[in-house]
Order: sequence, then C-alpha cells, then structure tokens
Amino acid sequence: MKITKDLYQSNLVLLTDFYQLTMAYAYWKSGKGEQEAVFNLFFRKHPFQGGFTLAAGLDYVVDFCKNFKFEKGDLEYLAGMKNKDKSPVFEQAFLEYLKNLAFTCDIDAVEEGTVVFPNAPLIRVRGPLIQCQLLETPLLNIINFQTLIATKAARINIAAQGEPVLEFGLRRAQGIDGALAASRAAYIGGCTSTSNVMAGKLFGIPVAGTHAHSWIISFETELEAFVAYADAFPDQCVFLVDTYDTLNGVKNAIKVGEILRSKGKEMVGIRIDSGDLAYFSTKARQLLDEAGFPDAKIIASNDLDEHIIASLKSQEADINVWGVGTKLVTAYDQPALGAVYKLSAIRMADGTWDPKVKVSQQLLKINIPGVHNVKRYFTKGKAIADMIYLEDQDIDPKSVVIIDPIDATRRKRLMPVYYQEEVLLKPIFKKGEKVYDLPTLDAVRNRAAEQLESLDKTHKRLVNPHLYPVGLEENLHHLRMELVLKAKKFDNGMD
Ligand SMILES: Nc1ncnc2c1ncn2[C@@H]1O[C@H](COP(=O)(O)OP(=O)(O)OP(=O)(O)O)[C@@H](O)[C@H]1O
Ligand SMILES: O=P(O)(O)OC[C@H]1O[C@H](OP(=O)(O)OP(=O)(O)O)[C@H](O)[C@@H]1O
Ligand SMILES: O=C(O)c1cccnc1
Ligand SMILES: [Mg+2]
Repeated sequence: MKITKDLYQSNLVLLTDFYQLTMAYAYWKSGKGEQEAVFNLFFRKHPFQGGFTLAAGLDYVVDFCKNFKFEKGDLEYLAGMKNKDKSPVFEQAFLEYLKNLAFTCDIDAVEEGTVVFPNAPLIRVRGPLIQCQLLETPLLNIINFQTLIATKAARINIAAQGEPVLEFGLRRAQGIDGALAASRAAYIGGCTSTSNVMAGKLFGIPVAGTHAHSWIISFETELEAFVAYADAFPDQCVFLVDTYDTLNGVKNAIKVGEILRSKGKEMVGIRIDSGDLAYFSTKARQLLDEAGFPDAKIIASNDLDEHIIASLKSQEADINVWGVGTKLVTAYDQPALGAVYKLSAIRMADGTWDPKVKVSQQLLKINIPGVHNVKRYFTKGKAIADMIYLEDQDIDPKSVVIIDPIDATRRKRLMPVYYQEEVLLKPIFKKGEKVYDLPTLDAVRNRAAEQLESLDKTHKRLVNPHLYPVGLEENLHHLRMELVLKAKKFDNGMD
C-alpha cells in the first residue's frame, strides 16, 4: 500500500519530531552521523490489561522507508527555520547532506499479524545513527497505533466467538488517517468489513453497512421506510428496528420480509441499536422464528466493546453479527500502546559492538542491550515461550534457559530438540534495499488468525490472562546485568 503517494501526494520525511532533526544536525556536526547503531522498537506492557498484542503497521513502515528522501520543498522549509537571533537552525552544508541522504539501513521486523509480547523487539533498525534517529518518531507513530487497534479488534473478535464483527468507526475515529489506519488494523484483527468506503478503496477491505435512523424518520411511518428500502436493496435488506418501538419494528420487518419473499427475495436481517440488547434480541429472535424467518440475522450495535459482547454472550443474547465503532477505532479504554524505540548497540572504531543500556530505577524500564533477535518455540503448533537472544551468540540447543527480564528468579528451561522454532525478526531491508515481499492484507489477516490460534486460550482471556513466558537467553541476561551494575557503579542502586 502506497500511503504516501495515495494519501499525501508526497513522502513523509518531515513527519518526525523536531528534536530528531536537531539531533541529526548535531550528530552530523560532531562527526558521529555515520556511526553504525542498532535501535529496537518494543512495548513494555500489553494494552487493555490483556495477555497478547497483535503487531500491525509494517506495510506503512516499508512504504515510509522506501520514500525516505528529503526533497526540495522539505529542504526549503528546513532552510527557513530560524533561531531566536534570526540565524538559520540548520547550516547549508547540513541541508546539502540531507539532500544527498539515501536510505541505507537494515530493518528486521516481525511480520504483520504476529502475536507479540512485552520487551521483545517488533522492529530492529541498524544503520547510520542519523538515519536510525530520524526513523524513531514515524515508526513509533505507525506501529503504536495500528498494533493497538489490531489488538483491540482481536479482543473484540475473540469475544464474538467467530461471529462477524462489522467495523463502524469512521465517524468517531481520531481524524482521517486515524480512521483509515484503524479500519486497516481492525481488519487484520479479524473484523469482517468496514463502513469506511475509502478504506475499502485503498486497502481492499470489504465494505458493508445497513441504514440509519434518519432513513426511517424521513418517512411518515417505519413500515413505509422499510418498504422503500427493500425496493432499493431487495438483496441486502437489514432493517433498523429500534427507531420507535423495537418489537413493533421487528413485526414491520417481518411484514416487509414477507413482501420480499413473495418476490423471490429474502431479507438479510434486522439491526437493534438501543435498549437491552439481550432482551430485545431474544424477543426479536422468537418473533422472526415464529414468522418463518429463522435465517434472518440479528445485528447489534451501540457502544459495544469486548466486555459488553462477552456479557451479552453470557446472557445468551440472540445476536449473530456485531457492529462496533467508537470503542474499537479509538481504543477507548487505552488510547496508546506506549511502544518505545531505544538504542541498544553502537559500533566502535575497532569494529566491535558496544552494547548499551539506559539505566532506570525500575528494571522494567531498562532496555535489552546488544544486537538481539527473538525466537519462538512451539510444541504441537502451540507457542510455548519466546527467547530474546544475542544474534552472534552460540546457544547450546539441548539446554536453553530463559530468564524473566523483570524478575531474574523466574526462569524456564526449554528442551528445543523437541520443539519447532521460528525466528521472529525477519529481514525487511538490507542496506536500504527491500528484501521482503509484502503480503496482501488478506494474507496478513490470515496470519493473525493462525497466530492467535497458536496461542493458548489462557493467554487470550479478556481479564487476568495467564502470562506468556518471554525471557532473555542466559548470556544476554548476564550482559544486561553487568551493564546495569557498571552504569550504577555498584553502590547507588538503592538510592
Ligand atoms: N443486556 C445488556 N448487557 C450489558 N450491556 C448492555 C446490554 N444491553 C445493552 N447494553 C449496553 O449498555 C449501553 C446502553 O447505552 P445507553 O445507556 O446509551 O442506552 P441506549 O439504550 O443506547 O439509549 P438510547 O436509546 O438513548 O440510545 C450500551 O453500551 C449497550 O451496548
Ligand atoms: O456505537 P458505535 O460502536 O460507535 O457504533 C456505531 C454507531 O454509530 C451509529 O449511531 P450514532 O452513534 O452515530 O448515533 P446514535 O448513538 O444516536 O444511534 C450506529 O447506529 C451505531 O450505534
Ligand atoms: O452501516 C451501518 O449500520 C453503520 C455505519 C456506521 C455507523 N453505524 C452504523
Ligand atoms: Mg451512539
């Protein structure tokens, strides 16, 4: 998908925080700009108090990197930026440098639709410091949001237990790209369609919908409105029944359903958008069944989320299709994922890597150093643990121990000889050249479904999920501890 071309008619190289450009300038001036570095994008805690996160957004990242170029207009804008004393912020030679800057990084990333866990990288960027730094903000912007919404959608779809979830969020989404990116991510997370026609056009997502109360109240009576709708859409009739009196609305839908049937057509169903959805759906089901419409679907909407859907399921509501808008596309209960992008290694003059940690009072906030990757172990198709390991470390496959990054007393011994394994970070760009074929959106959606299937149901519980084990390989754990102790100079760790 070419977001830059289709949506913005330009590249997005200035879609970054100003401080990335000022740092880039200072790196350049200090001669460090080309020093090779490694940064990792990861999050520290699952959103929505859940037990899994579904990665999304890589397609946009690839598009962003392919179009990473400072063009004339971008440089003119930067040239016009002035300090308080009216001197230019960026000297001309630096703007020349930006003009000639070509994207040359290596990017390794988990594929879209992969289930991911805290602390393990979703994206690893390796390349000249300046380029790595300039990628921080756009990569976080893209991945944070789409991953958040794909995860929310997956939770909603889990609650719906395989029944279709129609995404209705456009009117409440966070602006234009918030809406489009949310529709895309919601589809990856398992939604069956979007109401957003432009998302349909841009991404090939199936577009679907019913009609609004305005249609009904524009007529003298509800029955007239249903008849006129059936006339326009004899093959796709879903009647919104709750404008005046829901059960009377169902009776009117049945009347029009019978008219349609006399013409050899079949109504698709009804939609209920207010009131007690358990009560009205059960009553509506009885009326439809008694009238000979057992196949008519009952669609419910109205501020739904995974918790209300799960509650309606437990109340045995007779709902077959779920329309979900606001709470999905705005990630209502947690508006940001909180993924970060941290430097983990820098290449020294002698060619060796210098692993880096940013020390914090909380172990949770201390990043994982070095050039690392993630391996997932499976037994009988089920994911059992993820190991974060140093890429150049020899690991004895017969005895793998992973250590919890927050609590080193929590360890798990793995016997990989009995397992299948998958390295999660896949090469996407090598020296700036794309080496990865982007899958279609449908393939990403299928991967998400398979990945969720590979996860034990205890991790997919909506509340108080069982923690999936993610640990550091022993050597990486020791390296991290060593660096932390060194940085804290041993004695002030308890200030
Ligand atoms: N049986 C139910 N169990 C749990 N939650 C429900 C049930 N029925 C509906 N809900 C949810 O309760 C909330 C009801 O919203 P609200 O108080 O706005 O009432 P309403 O029926 O939508 O009123 P209005 O007619 O003004 O739209 C919605 O989020 C809806 O999804
Ligand atoms: O409730 P959501 O999950 O956001 O789903 C979309 C909602 O948008 C429409 O009504 P709208 O909210 O615009 O008006 P209403 O609440 O007055 O029906 C529709 O009838 C749904 O209720
Ligand atoms: O098609 C629908 O029923 C629909 C679309 C947008 C928002 N609410 C409902
Ligand atoms: Mg509403």
